[in-house]
Amino acid sequence: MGLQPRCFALVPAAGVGARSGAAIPKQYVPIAGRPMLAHTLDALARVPGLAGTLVVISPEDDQFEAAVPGFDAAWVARSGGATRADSVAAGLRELQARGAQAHDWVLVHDAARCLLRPEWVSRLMAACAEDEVGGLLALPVADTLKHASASRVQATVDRAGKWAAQTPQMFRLGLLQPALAAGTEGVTDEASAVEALGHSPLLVEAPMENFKVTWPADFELAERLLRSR
Ligand SMILES: Nc1ccn([C@@H]2O[C@H](COP(=O)(O)OP(=O)(O)OP(=O)(O)O)[C@@H](O)[C@H]2O)c(=O)n1
Ligand SMILES: C[C@](O)(CO)[C@H](O)COP(=O)(O)O
Repeated sequence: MGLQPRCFALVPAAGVGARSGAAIPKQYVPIAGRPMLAHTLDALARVPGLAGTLVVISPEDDQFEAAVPGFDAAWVARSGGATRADSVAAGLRELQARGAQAHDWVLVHDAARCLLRPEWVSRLMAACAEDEVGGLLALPVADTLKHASASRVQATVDRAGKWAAQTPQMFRLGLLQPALAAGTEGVTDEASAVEALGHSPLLVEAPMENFKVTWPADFELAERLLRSR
């Protein structure tokens, strides 16, 4: 076992993209001439210091090879689960089977955040390298927040101290694996699983541009931004 921790990226890409309104899983929808997932993996490939990037896809996926031709098949796991947390947990098991150690870092990054820039990832890696817990990219909330029911405001929520979580989220394998094993009910990101164990992940500010393509209109915005680069 090497003493120097390595850093692996893990990309959950086993979702169906129900909210996107697309006819195919959103990670394969072409944006600026290439499937969304290809942009995401390109950005990660340009991050200095990553030991490898594992993509977790659905066992039924028949589009990955055509979407990302030439991607090393050794780094593809066909073990995606019913929820994002299940897919991430499956990816962690695959990384472990490929030799990742408890002290190694894992950066989990949504396939759907295809606007990622390598320098944001490097900033997160530098900020977390000596941290006891790990952390995530996030953006302080700028808007006034409303709690609603049936499209009518029930209350205005104090936005002070509130951040919108993004990815990558970076934790050691030896912390993230037991955190997810403790239960994935209601766990929508890695940080919340780690928080449930009593830890306080580090927030590293990132731009709004690192948004998650979720709704139909997001594709056009992502296309404009990618073409403007
Ligand atoms: N069972 C799942 C669900 C989601 N994801 C991945 O987790 C990331 C963030 O999830 P989200 O944006 O919610 O994607 P979907 O679940 O596909 O979208 P929706 O909730 O609209 O169906 C995506 O890259 C998605 O492919 C996954 O690997 N396995
Ligand atoms: C991980 C995440 O992108 C942080 O904002 C988000 O929680 C994923 O949520 P989703 O419901 O799977 O889109």
